[in-house]
Amino acid sequence: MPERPANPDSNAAIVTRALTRQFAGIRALDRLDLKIARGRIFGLLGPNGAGKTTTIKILTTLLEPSAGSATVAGFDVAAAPVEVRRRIGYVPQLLSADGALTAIENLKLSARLHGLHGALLDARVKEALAFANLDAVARQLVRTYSGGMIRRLEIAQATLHSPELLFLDEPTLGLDPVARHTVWARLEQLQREHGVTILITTHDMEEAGALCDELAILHRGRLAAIGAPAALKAAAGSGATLDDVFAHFSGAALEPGGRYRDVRDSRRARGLG
Ligand SMILES: Nc1ncnc2c1ncn2[C@@H]1O[C@H](COP(=O)(O)OP(=O)(O)OP(=O)(O)O)[C@@H](O)[C@H]1O
Repeated sequence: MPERPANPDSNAAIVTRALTRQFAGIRALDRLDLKIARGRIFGLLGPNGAGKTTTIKILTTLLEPSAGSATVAGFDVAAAPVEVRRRIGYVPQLLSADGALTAIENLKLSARLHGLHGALLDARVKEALAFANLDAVARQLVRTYSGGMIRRLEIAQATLHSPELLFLDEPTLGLDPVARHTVWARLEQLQREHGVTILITTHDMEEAGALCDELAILHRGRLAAIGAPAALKAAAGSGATLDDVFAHFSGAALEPGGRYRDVRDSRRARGLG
């Protein structure tokens, strides 16, 4: 196992320095500086197009930065992507579980992709089913599951290899309130019992306030604000809500319209939403 490079930010799970991503004609991320302490649940907020998914894609090594740098679990995402990948789990915005397989089959597939095999694989899959509270339906096809059950399965799939960090892009999009709370409970359990650092993106201010220890608001690829939910609200003035904070720093009201529907439709289009 390679040594973690000596790092003045060794208590940080994620550090970005002037992180920048340029697409043709669009600067999706513009000199982002972030430091996220280990063991936190961190929320990345911002209006559509602010750069949240781009940030997650760079931190999970799916996309290269155009300039600047980022370390995850002490490893540089550009110089040591394999070391980063070993230490992270990722639950993307679109469905990652296969509806034509059972929960056990999905979990075994993910476990093999993470390099697990034999007795350890069987033990981890068993633990994962219990963690996701899916024991009773483990042999049913995932396409028969509710959205909340699928999300819990996807989180279990992404944590089979005991990652230090877990990234989730809009983990509760389209879920009903009960399902949302069960997903939050699973994430809090990972933080509490396993010390996992969790980074989520969300448009849901209730989720941001209830689940996250710290929040960053992005606006046009730049960091507009960062802090604990209570501190951000206090700085915005007495009686301010996170919606007020969001509207102030993102320069726009929440956009609960088309984009939510687009994503929900695209989840359904793949047969599982
Ligand atoms: N592959 C790509 N090619 C060109 N432009 C892109 C690409 N990916 C993202 N962008 C652009 O970069 C900007 C940031 O996109 P990103 O998906 O990171 O935003 P976001 O904050 O995640 O938005 P949303 O809340 O809608 O998911 C947007 O203007 C987007 O159109």
